[in-house]
Amino acid sequence: QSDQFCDAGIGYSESTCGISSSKLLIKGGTVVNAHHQQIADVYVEDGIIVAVQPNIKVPDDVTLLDAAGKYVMPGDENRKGGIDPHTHLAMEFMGTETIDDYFSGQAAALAGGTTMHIDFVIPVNGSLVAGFEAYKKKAKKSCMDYGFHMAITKWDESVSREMEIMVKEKGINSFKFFMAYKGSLMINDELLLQGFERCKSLGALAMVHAENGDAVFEGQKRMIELGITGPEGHALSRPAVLEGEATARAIRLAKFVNTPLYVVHVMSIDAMDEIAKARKSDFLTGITFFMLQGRRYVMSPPIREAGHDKALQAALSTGVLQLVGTDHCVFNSTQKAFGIDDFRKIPNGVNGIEERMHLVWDTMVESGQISVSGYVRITSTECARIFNIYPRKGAILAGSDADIIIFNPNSSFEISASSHHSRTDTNVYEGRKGKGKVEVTIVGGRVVWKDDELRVVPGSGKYIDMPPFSYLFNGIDKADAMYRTSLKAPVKRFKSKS
Ligand SMILES: NC(=O)NCCC(=O)O
Ligand SMILES: [Zn+2]
Ligand SMILES: [Zn+2]
Repeated sequence: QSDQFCDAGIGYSESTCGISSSKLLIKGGTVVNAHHQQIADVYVEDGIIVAVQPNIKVPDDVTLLDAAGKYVMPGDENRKGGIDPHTHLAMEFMGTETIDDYFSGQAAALAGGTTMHIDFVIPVNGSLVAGFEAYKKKAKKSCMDYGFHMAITKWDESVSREMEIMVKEKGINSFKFFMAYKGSLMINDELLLQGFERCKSLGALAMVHAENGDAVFEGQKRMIELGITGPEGHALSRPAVLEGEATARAIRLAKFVNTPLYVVHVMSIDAMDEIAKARKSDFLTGITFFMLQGRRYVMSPPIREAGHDKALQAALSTGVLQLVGTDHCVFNSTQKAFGIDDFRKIPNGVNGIEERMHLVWDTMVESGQISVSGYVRITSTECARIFNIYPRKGAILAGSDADIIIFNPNSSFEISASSHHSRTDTNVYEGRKGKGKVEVTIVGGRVVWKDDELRVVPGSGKYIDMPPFSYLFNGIDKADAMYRTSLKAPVKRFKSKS
């Protein structure tokens, strides 16, 4: 491994770089998977978990990590650690570019116990292939594994063809459709339908940013006419009802096509209620949750008033919502100030990649809303299953990649821009304290976070291919066949009578 490439440029000194051992024994921790937990040792060789069992005997040259009294959990969805299914690193958006790139954003992730993320590729000049190549280039400095979703921002024959290339040749199995951001990323219902059909035929998951973009545009005009130009205009211009409307519409269109749907960043009771209704008859969703006001907090859909947060947490604990992503999409105060006189120009997005594992623990596990196994499920395993990389990732099992965190439930965390690892100069969770702490992060068998020190190596992260036709597609063929039969049945009866 190329430890000498450790990037001193963003505050990680050469001296902290890459102490790697090819053999590791994590001793005596409680090993947690989504459906099972046991006190056991975890033995790692050359980046792979070799054994998970009590009292493993190893030779002297093995590095020991004591995990007694602590949890040993998957780091990412595919491997073993947290997986963040929703990030935007080095993304050009709203006239600027997110301040965290594939190195700083991933370094922050590792310090917070996330060991894999899935980022959104934005097409270049309408080309998916060009977008993919551009993002592969950006990701060359990766220090942890990553995958891609692809955004679909227009529709024609070449987009349809390129979707196939993405799925069959480039390891992408999900496409995001923006129902908001009128005039830039937004698409209409016709495109949404065509896109859903194409996703279905390719076995790829359709994802939606669900807000009614036309109505948001009107809402923004309304605010400006009323003289409301400050950041409070952002949430006021795009109320929860517009999120509910678009969520309901996307769900119904996906149902019409009979293809699975993933609703990203669910921010309101309105959207969650639609999902809950739909899930009674099947389908799935994703979630990102946050709260608060002010320029730094501007994201879309907006952070809602009190009440939505608790309802979303309850939905997460009962399985209505299935996983937690961050939508990490950060801009510094100078970039946020582009909208100082007009909230419509504030680049949309907030941080979360480093904070997710701690916040979800404190909010969901410490409060008793979810079990420790449930925590692994919503931060790791469910993501691996949905994006079809389980059990290669998302569980601590012999044969899996060694992406592991050691989590101390008796320690504590405090969030501050002065100590976080993102390049942004503010943190939407500033001052937030809670119980639990990611003490060690291991990625590919390397200890990259320990004693509050990062030892990250640019270029060590790998692109993870995600194959199509995840479990979500099971039974779709049968349902389609039954539907066709049901359509033909009355015709036959009619013919036999005549
Ligand atoms: N969410 C947000 O405000 N920014 C990132 C782009 C998106 O996911 O819509
Ligand atoms: Zn979005
Ligand atoms: Zn996003």
